[in-house]
Amino acid sequence: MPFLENILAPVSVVRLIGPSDVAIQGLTFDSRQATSGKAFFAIRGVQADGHAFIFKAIEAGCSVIICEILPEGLSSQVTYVQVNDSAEALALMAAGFYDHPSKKLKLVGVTGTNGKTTCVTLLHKLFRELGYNAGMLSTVQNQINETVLPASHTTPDAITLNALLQQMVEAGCTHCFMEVSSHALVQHRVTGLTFAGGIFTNITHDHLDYHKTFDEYIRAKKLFFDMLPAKAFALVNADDKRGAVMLQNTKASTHEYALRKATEFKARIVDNSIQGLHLEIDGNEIWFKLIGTFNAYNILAVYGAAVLLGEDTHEVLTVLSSLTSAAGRFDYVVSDSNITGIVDYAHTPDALENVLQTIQQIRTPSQQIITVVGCGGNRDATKRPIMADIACKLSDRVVLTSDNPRFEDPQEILNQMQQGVKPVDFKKTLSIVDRKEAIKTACALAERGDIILVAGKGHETYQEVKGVKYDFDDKKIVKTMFALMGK
Ligand SMILES: CC(=O)N[C@H]1[C@@H](OP(=O)(O)OP(=O)(O)OC[C@H]2O[C@@H](n3ccc(=O)[nH]c3=O)[C@H](O)[C@@H]2O)O[C@H](CO)[C@@H](O)[C@@H]1O[C@H](C)C(=O)N[C@@H](C)C(=O)N[C@H](CCC(=O)O)C(=O)O
Ligand SMILES: Nc1ncnc2c1ncn2[C@@H]1O[C@H](COP(=O)(O)OP(=O)(O)OP(=O)(O)O)[C@@H](O)[C@H]1O
Ligand SMILES: N[C@H](CCC[C@H](N)C(=O)O)C(=O)O
Ligand SMILES: [Mg+2]
Repeated sequence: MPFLENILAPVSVVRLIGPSDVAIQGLTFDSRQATSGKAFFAIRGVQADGHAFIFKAIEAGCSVIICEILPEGLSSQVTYVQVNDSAEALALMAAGFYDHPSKKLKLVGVTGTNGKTTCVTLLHKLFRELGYNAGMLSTVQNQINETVLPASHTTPDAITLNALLQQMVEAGCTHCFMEVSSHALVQHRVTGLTFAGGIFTNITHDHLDYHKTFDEYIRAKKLFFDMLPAKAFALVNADDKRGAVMLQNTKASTHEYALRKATEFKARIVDNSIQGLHLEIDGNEIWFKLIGTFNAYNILAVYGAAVLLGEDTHEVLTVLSSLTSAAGRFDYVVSDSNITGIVDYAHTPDALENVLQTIQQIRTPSQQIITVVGCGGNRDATKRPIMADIACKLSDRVVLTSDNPRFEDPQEILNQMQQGVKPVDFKKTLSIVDRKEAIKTACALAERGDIILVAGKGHETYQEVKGVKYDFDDKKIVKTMFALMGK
């Protein structure tokens, strides 16, 4: 059990009141989790200010308080550490508390608007196949070798994160592949970690509810490359115009991948069909099971990272060619009457456009595309009309519906989506609030050979309404509807 003075060193302390040789039994930033002997971090959040809960934390037995503003009426039983940024202090001290597990692994982070889960899942599967013990932290799930642990965030909070990395070290893992979200970067969830490499996939419209402007969103992503150490690699998509921006101030060695530009890691698409991708990489022609141009980028990112981690190019390509994508990413079923139902986690304008363009490329002229799509509540509202417009532009029929309404009125979200539907597309568009009914309608509309895309929820097995998660699984519903309708 570490003492406060052992883990305080990297933190710039404004004022220390009380002894520093106190044993710390645990860390928490939530007074509801506070117990005897823990250190409580008062963090200013979006909904609340943790400083309001300092007294509750002390009542629950916390003996150390880390805060930005000292409370009135200090207790002589407690050590107070005043800092400039409690979230930063939390991350630095969490790394120390768990004895710096990120230094004992090759930790690779992936950031970008789309493709993070796909890349970390492929990297994890690849390194497992190559014989390594490896961990993964992703939106879908966390993994220590083959042991699956549930994930509540794309990037966990600094305490959970360091605890998971420590468990990976104890399980003998040599590598960990993790998603680094823009929220995590701004909130210091990954501060104090030692990365062996960082990957940038792309940056397009999302999360403007949180970051306010696109420039702020870019700045958040760039924080990741600015924090990489000199020994690490920074690998970016050079076809994205922000790829170069990410590399501007990094100390890490810089590397690029691309389909269009001439770069260190480069591929050419020979063929792109529902069977997969046929790529030429470094003079090798290879078939991959993954579908769509966007996955050619993901394959290149994973290939580049594996090579930069010292793996053999041929071995990497051989294993990669056998891998399938993460759950809920271009996940499809084909009915008895040859209707294809695709479930995909496209929940941003760019992802939706990419997945629909891929479907356009692989369909024959007689196959209709029927898209079912909604947008999440209490998240970026500006993407709603844009996503509806993209769905209409690239589909023959569209059923607008709900995603996770959370605490918003689902009809209001639908109204906002409808604002993006152009008059010319009114005839092809339906709006059905109930997602199950919407999927049922799409299945009823589908004729032999047609393609249904159910976008936005991918792997999710629930629908979140007013704080309650109800069972809901797009893929299961599509299958059930095909069976019920005898399609
Ligand atoms: C907007 C956002 O990111 N919020 C995250 C943030 O919470 P917050 O700042 O809103 O917390 P708050 O409710 O204002 O409370 C402030 C402080 O008071 C404390 N508190 C509060 C109440 C109380 O009784 N006692 C108490 O001590 C809280 O523990 C907190 O420390 O910090 C929390 C702890 O790390 C996160 O759980 C929480 O994620 C919320 C649930 C969330 O939905 N986040 C999403 C948007 C998110 O992070 N998404 C990204 C993925 C994005 C992508 O797709 O790229 C992710 O990495 O998952
Ligand atoms: N490289 C890519 N470029 C653009 N779109 C992509 C790319 N990879 C995947 N997509 C699309 O984005 C969707 C989400 O992919 P993925 O889950 O890998 O992204 P993510 O970055 O992890 O998303 P999140 O921010 O929700 O964690 C996929 O279902 C697909 O439609
Ligand atoms: N990681 C994404 C998840 C979006 C998934 C979508 N189904 C929704 O609920 O909006 C986010 O936090 O924006
Ligand atoms: Mg993800």
